[in-house]
Amino acid sequence: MAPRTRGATDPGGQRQLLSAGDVARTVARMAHQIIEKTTLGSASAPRVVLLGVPSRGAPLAQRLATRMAEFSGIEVPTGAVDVTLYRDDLRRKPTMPLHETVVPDDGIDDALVVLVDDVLYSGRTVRAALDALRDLGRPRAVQLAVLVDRGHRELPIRADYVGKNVPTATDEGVDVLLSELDGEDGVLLVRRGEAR
Ligand SMILES: O=P(O)(O)OC[C@H]1O[C@H](OP(=O)(O)OP(=O)(O)O)[C@H](O)[C@@H]1O
Ligand SMILES: O=c1cc[nH]c(=O)[nH]1
Repeated sequence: MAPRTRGATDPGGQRQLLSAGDVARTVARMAHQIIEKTTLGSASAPRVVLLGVPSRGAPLAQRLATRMAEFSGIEVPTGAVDVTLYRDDLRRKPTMPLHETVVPDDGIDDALVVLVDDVLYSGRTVRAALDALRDLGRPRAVQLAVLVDRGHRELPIRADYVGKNVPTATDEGVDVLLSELDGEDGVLLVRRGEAR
């Protein structure tokens, strides 16, 4: 892929919001924030579990856990929660492939679950994730970490940890690229051509 300049819009209508280095720094900052807010490592800290929402929330959760282990010395269990069957638009969309749900060995009962996703938009994916969690156990509390909050919420949902707030128009999209799935890291603002 051609190199991109942050902030510049290319002829295809794409603008780089975060470079690979920015993504790494943002993930590191979020890891510090999660350690601080969950009081990880303190005597009274709850058991913290990171659960990523596929596709890109899952590798993001792994990256956060890696950083948190580096910064705190504590290994935080991670997993993934597939929300596909809990979506409220399931019947409106073409058939969607299922992703794996992976629950850490000790489960999520009484744990502080941090849901991790790449983009927060309408909030409907997070609502579906909360429904999916109900079938996995009863966490003590649930928090939300997103790499990008692009606004336009349709439900009363907010994130506890936000890598970057990006004001967007409804005919724009935010594409998060992660090397695990996309071969490179970055965040792009793209023109989708139609408002949803
Ligand atoms: O707040 P929302 O309006 O629900 O949008 C956010 C969701 O949209 C994207 O997922 P998408 O459904 O495109 O699937 P993907 O993760 O496989 O790209 C993104 O990864 C979030 O999960
Ligand atoms: O722009 C958007 C909206 C929802 N989900 C994304 O990944 N990007």
